[in-house]
Amino acid sequence: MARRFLKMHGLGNDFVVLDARHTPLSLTGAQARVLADRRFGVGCDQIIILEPPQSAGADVFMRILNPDGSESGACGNAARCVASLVAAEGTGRDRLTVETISGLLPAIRHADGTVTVDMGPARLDWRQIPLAEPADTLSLEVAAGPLSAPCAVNMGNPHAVFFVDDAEAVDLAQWGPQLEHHTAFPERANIEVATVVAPGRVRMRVWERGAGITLACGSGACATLVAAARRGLTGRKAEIVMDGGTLTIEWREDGHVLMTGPVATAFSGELDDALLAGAGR
Ligand SMILES: N[C@@H](CCC[C@H](N)C(=O)O)C(=O)O
Repeated sequence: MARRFLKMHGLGNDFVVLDARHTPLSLTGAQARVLADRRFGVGCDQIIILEPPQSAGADVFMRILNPDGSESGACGNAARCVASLVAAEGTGRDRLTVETISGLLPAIRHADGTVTVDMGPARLDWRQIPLAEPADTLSLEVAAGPLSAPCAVNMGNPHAVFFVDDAEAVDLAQWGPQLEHHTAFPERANIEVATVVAPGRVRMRVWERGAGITLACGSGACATLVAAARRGLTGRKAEIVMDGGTLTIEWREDGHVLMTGPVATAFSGELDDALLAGAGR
C-alpha cells in the first residue's frame, strides 16, 4: 500500500512526516537516505515518523531520522510541526505532549498558529552531552580553524556552540564536518556558530549532525540561548535569528527550555512503492 507523507517545515528546516500510528513503519538506514535525498527521493533535513505514544500522558511518539540514516533524540522544529499537526486532528485541545526517545515535550498551539514546546531541561554535565572525557562544558578544549572553546549543551541531542565576532563570516561547510566528528564527541555533535548582535538577540548558523547546513535548528537555538546565558552574554530569554527565521527561546529557572515559533505545511504526497523497496539496507 502506498505511503502518504506530509512535507512540513519550521523556518525552512524541512521534514518528510510519515504517519505510522496505525500502519507500522520501520525504515532502514538506506531507505532513510534515499527518502531524504533531494534528487532521488522527496528530500528533507529530517524524516519524522509518527508512532503510537509509549508513555502515559503522551499524545504521539515522534521518531527523528537524519538524512544520513542516523537517529536523533531531539528536533525542535519538528516538535512544533508535530504538535500543530496533532492539535489540528480534531482533538479540540491546543495543549498536548509529543514524546521522543529523549523524553516528553509538552506543547501549546497559540491562536496565531505559532507553537511553544517545552524542550525539557538543558543537560550540562559532561556525561550528558556526552563528551569523551571529563571537561568543563562551559568551555571545551576543542578547536578547528577560527573556531575554539565551545560551550556544550545537550537538549535531547548534543550541541557545541562557538561564539564568534561574526557568525556570517564562518565557513561552516569547511569547519562543520570536522567539528561534528571531533573525538571529544563520541556521539558526534550539532555545531552552532553564534554572535550576540543586540541585547536579547543572537545571530546563529548551524551545521547539523547527520544533515549538514540547515536553515534553522530548534534544539540548536535552545542550546545557543543556554550557552549565551551561561557565558553572561544574554539573559535567560532571547531571540535566536537563523537563516530561515527567528525563534524565541527562554531558559526557565527550573532548567527547562521553552521554544516558540512558526510551523508550515508545504504539500502532501504519496511515496512510490518502488522508492523504499529498491533502497536495500
Ligand atoms: N533540526 C533539528 C535537529 C535535528 C537532529 C540533529 N541533526 C541531530 O542529529 O541531533 C531541530 O530543529 O532541533
